[in-house]
Amino acid sequence: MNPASTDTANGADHGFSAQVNRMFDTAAVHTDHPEGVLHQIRACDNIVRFEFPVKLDDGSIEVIRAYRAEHSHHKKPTKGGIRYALNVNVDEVMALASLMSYKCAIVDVPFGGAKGGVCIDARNYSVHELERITRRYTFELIRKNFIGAGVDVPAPDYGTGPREMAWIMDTYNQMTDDDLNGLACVTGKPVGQGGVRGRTEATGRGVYYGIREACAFKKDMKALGLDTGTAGKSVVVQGIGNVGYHAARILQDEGDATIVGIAEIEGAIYDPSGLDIHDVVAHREETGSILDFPGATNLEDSSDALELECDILVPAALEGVITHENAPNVKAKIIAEAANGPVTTQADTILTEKGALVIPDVYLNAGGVTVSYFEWLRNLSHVRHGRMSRRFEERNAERILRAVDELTDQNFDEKLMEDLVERVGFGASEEDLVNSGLEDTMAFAYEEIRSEREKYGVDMRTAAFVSAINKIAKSYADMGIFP
Ligand SMILES: NC(=O)c1ccc[n+]([C@@H]2O[C@H](COP(=O)([O-])OP(=O)(O)OC[C@H]3O[C@@H](n4cnc5c(N)ncnc54)[C@H](O)[C@@H]3O)[C@@H](O)[C@H]2O)c1
Repeated sequence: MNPASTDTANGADHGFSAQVNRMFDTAAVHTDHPEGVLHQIRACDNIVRFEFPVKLDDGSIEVIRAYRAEHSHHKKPTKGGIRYALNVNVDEVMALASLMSYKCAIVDVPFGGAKGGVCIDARNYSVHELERITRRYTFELIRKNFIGAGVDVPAPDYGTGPREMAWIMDTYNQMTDDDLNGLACVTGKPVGQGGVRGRTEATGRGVYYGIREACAFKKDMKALGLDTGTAGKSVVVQGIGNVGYHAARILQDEGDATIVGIAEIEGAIYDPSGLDIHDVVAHREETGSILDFPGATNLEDSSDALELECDILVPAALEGVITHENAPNVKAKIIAEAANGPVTTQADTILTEKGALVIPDVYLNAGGVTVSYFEWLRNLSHVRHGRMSRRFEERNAERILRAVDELTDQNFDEKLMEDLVERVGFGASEEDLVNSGLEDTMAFAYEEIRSEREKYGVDMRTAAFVSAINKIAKSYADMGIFP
């Protein structure tokens, strides 16, 4: 069962969608949009549930259940990942699709929200079986008009990655006549198949930028009893898949933070003197487990890691892991929601009352969709981006230096030219461009949410929802309601 739906103290219904809607309602109080518009923003526009047969390697046939929800068509296409997990259900995809709509609005990415899910544990299938499942799922989406560059554009999520996105793209291109825009029917593809450099790590990198922004504010850090900056802060990460691994790696390598705890499906490890994320991943590859990492203490119950002593807790696995039961024991001062919905609404209240800073998912993991937007734009425009040659960079630098020379008394020389090439970053790689676009986006959105928080005296999540609601409501105000 979806753990988020089990947080039912006081007999209340706390399904994942109900929780997201409650967050929405809490924020809507601080806006003045007509009730009907608020209702339309909250509603899930379109959803399909289907089942299809797949032939397994041993010749047997398994029937697989799958979903795709398009939450909001106020902007098209809709956009959102595809999750492969056993506990996928209609409530979960609707909740995740709605979070995508709000997320896109927060970072000003002009998409509506969507989400897909296939009820499988990907670890139980061979690569050939996964390919057949992915292709058949895509075929069903095509038949139901739930995929296309201007319609609905999937991306990776829990249990899927660039490999699955390439299969989706290929199936779409084999089955449709959309020759011009076929590449843009899905994002998160391998770089050789129309993907952009930096997309794989984009969500984790965005998580780092978001945490860095939060840690930069003196007043907020003082209230938490912490110094500003990420350097030296102790971090516990739950889940070192795509999002968690890259977030941990960049927090360690670029943010100089110390990873003291790591939780995975097989258990957790703790070392207050620091765990090198690269070494832990190498150890897991070699032994099949993060447990028994040299110098670290094993925690047999993986969820105990959520209660470890640390400055920053990064839940990066699934929803509903911090509930009213364990929230009182969470010691972290900053809870950085890398996963979608890791903190239930009841737990959120407990953490906020304890004075912790919760950086909400709806902002913090928006790096993936931000860079997906760059990929989609690149696919539609059919532009190539590669690093410019060193000679080209030097010629550019030379031209600029000669111009500077003419305007000032400075003498043009080789050393100055080299400095300029390095500093200005001529011929910046695609990855540099992607990362700086992502960095700006995350910093700008944080500032926006923080100012809503100050304005209304609310927490960061409510402020993020206020920002999303206002932007989507403006869309409806501008375009009107059809017919
Ligand atoms: N991939 C993206 O670009 C993206 C974008 C936005 C949000 N997200 C969200 O981030 C979360 C993780 O997604 P991902 O793409 O990294 O998935 P992933 O499949 O790459 O990694 C998830 C990891 O969590 C681990 N895990 C599962 N249950 C666990 C548990 N109980 N304790 C500890 N570890 C556990 C898995 O073993 C796996 O290594 C999801 O909530 C997803 O919706 C992902």
